[in-house]
Amino acid sequence: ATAGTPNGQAVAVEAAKKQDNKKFESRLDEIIARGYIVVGTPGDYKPFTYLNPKTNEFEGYDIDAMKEFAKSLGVEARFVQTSWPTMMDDLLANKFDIAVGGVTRNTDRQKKAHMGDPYIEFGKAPLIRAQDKDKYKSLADINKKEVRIGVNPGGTNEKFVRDYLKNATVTVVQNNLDIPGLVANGTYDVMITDTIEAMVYSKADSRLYAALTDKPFTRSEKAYMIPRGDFIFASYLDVWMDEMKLQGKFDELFHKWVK
Ligand SMILES: O=C(O)C(=O)C[C@]1(C(=O)O)C=C[C@@H](O)C=C1
Repeated sequence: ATAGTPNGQAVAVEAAKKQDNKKFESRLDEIIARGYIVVGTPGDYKPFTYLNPKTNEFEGYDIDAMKEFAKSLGVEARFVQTSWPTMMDDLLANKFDIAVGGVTRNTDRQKKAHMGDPYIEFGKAPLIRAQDKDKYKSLADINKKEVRIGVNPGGTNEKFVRDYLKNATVTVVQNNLDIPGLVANGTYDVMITDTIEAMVYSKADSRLYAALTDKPFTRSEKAYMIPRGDFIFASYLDVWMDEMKLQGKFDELFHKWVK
């Protein structure tokens, strides 16, 4: 059938309807209509995101926050795994609606996506062995050839190490969750990471010490990341976050996962 014949028209209407179904004014409406939100997270960064191998479920501060976000939308939260090197591409390829898991809010990311309002502040600091407490007290103490650093690829830890610790011996460790243990057992001397993570690991393992957490090398904030150009979805995220803050829900999450 050609266009103009009854059959041709029916085909065109069907096609238009299909397109109509797919076209929402905002991702916000699309998520509500589909009944679930897809959350992308690496699952390798405690206390924000952790894929528990025993249960095969994601856990953590940002996982709980996203369950609250989904609840506010009246939808289910579905979590999918991404990685630090691929997180941005995966978000831009529409593999999920939002990226979470201790994601640093910065201008690099804001050039390609939209970083929501911040919810927690931190800095980059060294996680070292407790016995080396007096050895590493400054960046200069770490920026030496004999200092072995294990670093997660693709995130701001690696960027910091590449920019400021050019003299140190740097090894990229594919599984971020392995690095604290490799510092504790002497394979590496230093993990450069976020103060929050360093504190969580030093509390869990007496062989480890979170150095310089009171005067970290950098200061940044964490935020949730969504595709750019969707003002309606971005505003919703901001309003939800304000409510979470005012209701003390982020404080509760801090006490549950960090303190
Ligand atoms: O990329 C970021 O924004 C992060 O803060 C994530 C990042 C990293 O920098 O590699 C931070 C700490 C964790 O140890 C793992 C991932």
